[in-house]
Amino acid sequence: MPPDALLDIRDLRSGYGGKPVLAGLNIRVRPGEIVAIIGRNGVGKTTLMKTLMGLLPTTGGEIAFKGQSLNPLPPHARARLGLGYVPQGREVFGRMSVTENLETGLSICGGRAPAGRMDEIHGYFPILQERARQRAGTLSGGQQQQLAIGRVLMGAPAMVFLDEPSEGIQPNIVQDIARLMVRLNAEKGLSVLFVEQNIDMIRAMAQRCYVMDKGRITAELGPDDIRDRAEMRRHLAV
Ligand SMILES: Nc1ncnc2c1ncn2[C@@H]1O[C@H](COP(=O)(O)OP(=O)(O)OP(=O)(O)O)[C@@H](O)[C@H]1O
Repeated sequence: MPPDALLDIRDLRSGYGGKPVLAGLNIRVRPGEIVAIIGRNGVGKTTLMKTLMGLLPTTGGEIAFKGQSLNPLPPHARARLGLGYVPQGREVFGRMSVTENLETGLSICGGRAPAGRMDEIHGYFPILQERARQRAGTLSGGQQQQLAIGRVLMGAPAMVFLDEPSEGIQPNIVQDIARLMVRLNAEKGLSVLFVEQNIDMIRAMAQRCYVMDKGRITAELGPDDIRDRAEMRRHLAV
């Protein structure tokens, strides 16, 4: 692995049963980077996230994180190494309170947060303190997304994977969440790999982008490309 890579994905393959989806994919994320994966529906973006977390088996290639191979590790061991995952649709526990949801994020540090962790999360997401006792299922989509992100941050990950964080969220809240991720990146050095189709969220968050098609990376975009709306639209409609 090159010395500057936090996450190094080489020739990654996976799929469902006998059906291949990821067809030899290469991605590299450096420490402190925010990188987007873009591409139209069905190209395998969610499959990539699940494979990175160990929720789907790898059928070929290598995933290395902090210089260590993740391939043999189950999901909880990957989380313990410092990976957080916010799935598409957020998957908060609807009948549990906001605080109880946050506490479930502690399981990777033995169920007990270092002093001040909850306060820190509340500092980034004041709504989670205001709604502490409310059932998570009654929150708006944007609030649930903040809760899902807050929950993974309880485990103090070095890197988070976000699967379509803008989905079903109104535009002003999308911008708030993007700004928060940029702040977490700047203040805590949090690295982020996120799947997204919302051009405004990509532009507000991503330092680099990979374009995905049919289970492969077909292009890599830098800051100038990301600022170019027409260029981004072209890639999002691949
Ligand atoms: N559980 C599953 N079993 C079998 N095939 C699946 C399963 N989940 C997804 N697929 C298939 O794998 C391919 C990639 O799906 P995936 O959800 O990874 O794409 P995506 O790029 O995330 O799309 P979207 O933007 O719609 O979420 C699709 O052809 C999809 O039908």
